[in-house]
Amino acid sequence: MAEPALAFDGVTAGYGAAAVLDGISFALPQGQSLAVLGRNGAGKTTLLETLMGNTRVARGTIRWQGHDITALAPHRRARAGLGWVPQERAVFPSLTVEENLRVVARAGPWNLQRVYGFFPRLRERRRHYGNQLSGGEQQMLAIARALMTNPRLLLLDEPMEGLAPTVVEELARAVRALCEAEDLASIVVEQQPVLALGMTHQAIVLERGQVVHAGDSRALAADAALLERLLGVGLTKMLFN
Ligand SMILES: Nc1ncnc2c1ncn2[C@@H]1O[C@H](COP(=O)(O)OP(=O)(O)OP(=O)(O)O)[C@@H](O)[C@H]1O
Repeated sequence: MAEPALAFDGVTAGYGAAAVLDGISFALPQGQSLAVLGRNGAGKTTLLETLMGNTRVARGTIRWQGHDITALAPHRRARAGLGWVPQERAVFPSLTVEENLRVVARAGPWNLQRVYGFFPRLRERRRHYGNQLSGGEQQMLAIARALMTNPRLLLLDEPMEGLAPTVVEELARAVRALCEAEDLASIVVEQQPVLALGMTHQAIVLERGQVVHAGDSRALAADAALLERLLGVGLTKMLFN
């Protein structure tokens, strides 16, 4: 079988002496997208932090494109193609949209034209300053900036959080298209399971730092009883989404 893009094997990790992740294993095939789901405090953000090298790994290995990166320093992981869009958006307020994008650009398939293709609204706003953007536009810019660094794996931590429903729709369309991009793998941490499952190929559900479910996103989205059991997603929430 082909080497997965990313594989966690029995990873136990946390902050200081306390373990938050407890024996996490999963594999993400090349070019595919993964939803990381779980209730508050389940360890979703910690999983991303661990992938970026910001936690202490006590046991297990993390492999990226066939290389063991468990002990690699965070800046070297970024250089190896891991692109992180933090939960708090990191946009330069005194630069225009286009300057924000150009300043982080690295050579590769993602350039201004391709990024604007995914986010037409950013093309329209390209001369606006970072501090003149709405929350949704800032989030689009944060994702677009990560793309301009030409990552091979894009990590998105709750990209829709706190945004108005109309922007969520536009952003969700763009993220879904990114998740389909064959030259990019993506991991989406998202509080709204139905939304996340609708944009990804694979899903894992965490509970108290352990993987309690792993499988196809579409199959999980179609199984209301399982969703309810794993995440307490009631009918109201399903209808709302
Ligand atoms: N910097 C930190 N230092 C110590 N403990 C932390 C730190 N960050 C998170 N934790 C703890 O790790 C556990 C998992 O938190 P984490 O943020 O990974 O969960 P989450 O699933 O992303 O939650 P949420 O959906 O609420 O964002 C929690 O018990 C939290 O208190």
